[in-house]
Amino acid sequence: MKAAIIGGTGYGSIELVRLINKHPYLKIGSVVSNSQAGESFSEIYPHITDIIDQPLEIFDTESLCNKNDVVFLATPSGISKNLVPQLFEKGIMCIDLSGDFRLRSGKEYERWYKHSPSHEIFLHQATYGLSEIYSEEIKNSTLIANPGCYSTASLLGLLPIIKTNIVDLDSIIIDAKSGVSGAGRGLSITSHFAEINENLKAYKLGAHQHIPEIEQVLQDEAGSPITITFTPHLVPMTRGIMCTVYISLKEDVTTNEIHQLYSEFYKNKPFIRVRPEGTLPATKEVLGSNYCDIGLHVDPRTNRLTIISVIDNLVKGAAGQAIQNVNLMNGWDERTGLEDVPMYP
Ligand SMILES: NC(=O)C1=CN([C@@H]2O[C@H](COP(=O)(O)OP(=O)(O)OC[C@H]3O[C@@H](n4cnc5c(N)ncnc54)[C@H](OP(=O)(O)O)[C@@H]3O)[C@@H](O)[C@H]2O)C=CC1
Ligand SMILES: CC(=O)N[C@@H](CCC(=O)OP(=O)(O)O)C(=O)O
Repeated sequence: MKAAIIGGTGYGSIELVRLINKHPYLKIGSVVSNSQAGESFSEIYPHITDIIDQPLEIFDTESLCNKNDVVFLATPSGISKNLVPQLFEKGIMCIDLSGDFRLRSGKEYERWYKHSPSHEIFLHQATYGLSEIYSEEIKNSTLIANPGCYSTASLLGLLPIIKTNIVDLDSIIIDAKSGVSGAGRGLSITSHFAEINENLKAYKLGAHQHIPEIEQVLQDEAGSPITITFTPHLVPMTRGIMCTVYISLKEDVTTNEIHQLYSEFYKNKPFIRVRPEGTLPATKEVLGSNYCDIGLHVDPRTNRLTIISVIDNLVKGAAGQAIQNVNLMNGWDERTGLEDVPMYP
């Protein structure tokens, strides 16, 4: 099966290339670039020399759909909402890595992303691609809204406990940290070496675009309105996300009981590793892999549960989960092409 990538020179794209290159059923058909069409991909990214030597292409719906079976849109928000309708009409599978189709409400999209929304038909056609939770819906979909990176780590950490009645749903606080590749390849003052090296910054307090995405899924799963406190931070590392989630318990439960609940919830989910009681995951332990590792701790003094959830933002947080979704859409084993051991140290 041939795959096209749009947003060719970005970090999401180059991670898709790495993963597709070793996937047994996928081959790279086209890599589309808005800014560098006609140029050699391996001249822009010399690490793929002699591996992928093809020119970057201009966007052309007709030729893209003739040559490919699936398209990954790895463009900034506000772009894919204009491209998906033309691609969808041709019957090609679309996986959007941006936020354009994640929120069901166009009004909410406009409020948080500051762009006009996609047509409602497409917002309703899109399936939210959190692979572990919505695998059945994903199998029957041809348009996937791949989740945001912070949303993936936060939701995988929270969903098992949200479905019980032992937590105070008004008490959720997510303290999130991301490596700089989460901001993409574009140059900016915030990701400038001298600004981020040996520094730690919080940003977008109460205004981050993943807040409505996380709340939408939590509400769907809990069946009642939920508002969260979410604080993202930029940390001086290249890859990795850690979400430290705090939630108050309404009953006396032990770490051991919570651990059993999570282990049961994720027992058939190969990419979720619930860490043994007493151990906590670190970002380096999932580096380059599609794993989400989860550590759990109940503090009996405060009766609060702390959940530590880590992913590689470019793999489980973007390209890896996108491929996991294509595997599901095609009836392949969801692990296909994604069984890398994390890179350590
Ligand atoms: N980085 C991450 O960890 C994650 C990213 N995402 C999302 O995935 C998407 C891609 O992210 P990422 O690869 O990191 O971002 P980058 O900024 O690295 O790459 C995006 C690419 O899109 C293309 N592009 C930029 N502006 C336009 C435009 N106006 N019109 C058309 N194409 C444009 C450019 O490639 P070219 O000029 O070659 O076309 C650019 O390199 C984003 O929506 C991001 O929010 C989601 C989860 C995690
Ligand atoms: C470190 C960093 O800047 N991260 C990005 C997350 C990128 C992402 O997933 O955002 P989308 O919702 O647009 O897909 C941010 O906080 O905006």
